[in-house]
Parts: sequence; structure tokens; C-alpha cells
Amino acid sequence: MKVCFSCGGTGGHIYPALAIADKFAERFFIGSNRLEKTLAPQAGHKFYEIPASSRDPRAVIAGFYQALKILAREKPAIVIATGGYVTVPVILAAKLLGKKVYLQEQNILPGRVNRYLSRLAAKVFVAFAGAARYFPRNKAVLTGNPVRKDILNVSFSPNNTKILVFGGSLSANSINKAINELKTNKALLDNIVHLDGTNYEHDMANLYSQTKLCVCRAGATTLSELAAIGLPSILIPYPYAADNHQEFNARYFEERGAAVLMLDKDLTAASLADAIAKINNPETLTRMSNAAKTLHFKNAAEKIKHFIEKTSVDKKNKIE
Ligand SMILES: CC(=O)N[C@H]1[C@@H](OP(=O)(O)OP(=O)(O)OC[C@H]2O[C@@H](n3ccc(=O)[nH]c3=O)[C@H](O)[C@@H]2O)O[C@H](CO)[C@@H](O)[C@@H]1O
Repeated sequence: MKVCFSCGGTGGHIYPALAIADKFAERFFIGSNRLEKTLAPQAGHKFYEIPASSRDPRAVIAGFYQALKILAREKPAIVIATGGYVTVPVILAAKLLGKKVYLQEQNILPGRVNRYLSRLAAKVFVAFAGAARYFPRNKAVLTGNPVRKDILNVSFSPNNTKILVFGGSLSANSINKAINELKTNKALLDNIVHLDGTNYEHDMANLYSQTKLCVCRAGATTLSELAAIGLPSILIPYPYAADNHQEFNARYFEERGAAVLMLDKDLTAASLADAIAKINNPETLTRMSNAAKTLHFKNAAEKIKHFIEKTSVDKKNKIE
């Protein structure tokens, strides 16, 4: 079955698509000129760029016509969209051509665009049970959030030495500022790995494998990775995320003992040093790691693939 993936803008939307795409032999991507333009071809996928914008209707219309042409030429059986505004014209074009569309939602509190587009989708694969109630009845299927396979192979040890600091795929100014001040603390500095937005890391699995504690934003794809590995974290939700959805993600992890939540407004070099000092011991880290592991959904990408194959192929092996 040939599958069209559409995703865009930030790593949080792109990596789940790449994880699902691994499960399908025939696939291609449609995205914008942002991070997906690098990441999808790098992962070996055919990639089509279309114009996209959250504001300019002319770009959306141009994107829609280009998506129509691409879909008519490539003839995928289905479209899977994992978020980002570039998916809107792709989904509309797919529906016009009578194609089945599936959405995948990473967050506990789904974005408005996905909530609206879910009406056009056959199903929405959700990462957390709490997300289902935001979609029309019977639309959500709980699968968990697909995680890149190299990250699934990483395991946590409290003997790891690194504290990994990053802000999601686009980095975070307030975290950078607090950490840069903390760098005067020599004892901590030696063990801090800081992704500050100038050093995008493609091999996160390698970094995670040396890490005992993450200090990061609370993007849902990051959280799924922390759960898959069982990595303890201090989560500082991005305060301007739509509907404050990162705080929902972070609270879910904090309430279950997997993370410490720190609000961005409370973030200073001193408060961060304090929070790190409180949990930076093998007993606490191990306890948090075990709690994080219980939040991992196994085989999310496989579940999505099986669900699609079961429901999209009829008995004569034809696409519905
Ligand atoms: C501001 C905003 O609205 N951000 C949203 C966006 O975040 P964002 O794109 O930042 O998403 P996440 O934090 O969920 O994921 C970041 C991804 O980038 C990877 N990574 C990061 C840094 C790096 O150097 N290399 C690298 O590979 C991480 O391993 C992870 O896979 O999508 C998420 C998933 O829908 C949402 O929950 C976030 O709220």
C-alpha cells in the first residue's frame, strides 16, 4: 500500500511520521520548506515541497493545487498527516480525490487544526487516552506516539553522567539563558550537554544513551522519547504554546512521578540548580525512570500500521 505522509514545521510533528513511515515499503512525503525538507530526504524518503503558510491564503491555495497534482500523479492509497499547517491543503486535496485520511495527534490537548480536521479523517491515532474526548465519537484510536527506532533501543542507567539540556526541536531562549548563567557552576558544567539552537543534534539516541537527566520543554514527541527510554526530566513547558498544551503534557508526567515540573516564569539559574540538586542522586533518578517507563506505549508505529491495513484493505485485497 502506497502511503503519503504529510507533516511540517517542527521535529515534534516530523519524527512520528518518520517512525510510522519506516513500517511501510512504499511511501513519500509532502511538506513545506522547513525542517521536514531536510529530515525526510535524510531518512531516505521521496519528498515534495509545497508552499505553506498559517496566514497567507494565496500560499494555502497554491499548496492545495500542488498537493492535488502530486497526489494525482503518485496515487497513494491513503494519507497520514501528523501535524503542522502544511497538512491542511494536503488533507483537503486528498479528500477531494476521495482518499482516506488518517491523523496522528501527539499531545494530550490536541491542537485546534487537528480537532477541526478530524471530521475529515477516517481515524485519529492518539498518543494519550485523554486526547480522545476532543475528537468526534469513535474517531480516536489509542496507539501511543511513534518513536524513532534508534531511540527505542536506548536504555537508561543512573550511572550515566550527562545532563541533557534542550528546548524541543526549535530550542528555548529562557532555558538557554538560565543554563548559560549556570555554566559558572563548574561542578555542573562538566556534565551538561546543551543544545542551544545552534547545534541541532540528529543523533539524539546517542546523546540520550549518555544521559541521566533531561532539562527540556514539554513537547509531546520529546516526552514520548523520555518515556520510551525511562529518562527522568525537569520539564519547563513553553508558556506560549497553543492553549498552553505543553503544560498539560508536563503535568501528566509530573503527576505520575516521571518528571519535575517547573513553570517558565519560575525559571532562573538558581531555581534550576536547586531542582537539579534535589533529584540528582541514583535513588531518585531510578524511581523517576521507572515511573517514566510506565508511560511508554509499546509498538505504536506497528499498531498504526496494523490498524490501517486491517481497516483499509477489503477481503479481495483492494483498497476500500
Ligand atoms: C512550540 C510548540 O508548539 N511546540 C510543539 C512542537 O514542538 P517540538 O517540535 O519542539 O516538539 P517536541 O519537543 O515534541 O519534539 C522535538 C523533537 O526534536 C528532536 N530533537 C530536538 C533537538 C535536537 O537538536 N535534535 C532533535 O532531534 C527531539 O528528539 C524530539 O523528537 O510539536 C510538539 C508535538 O506536537 C508539541 O507538543 C509542541 O508543543
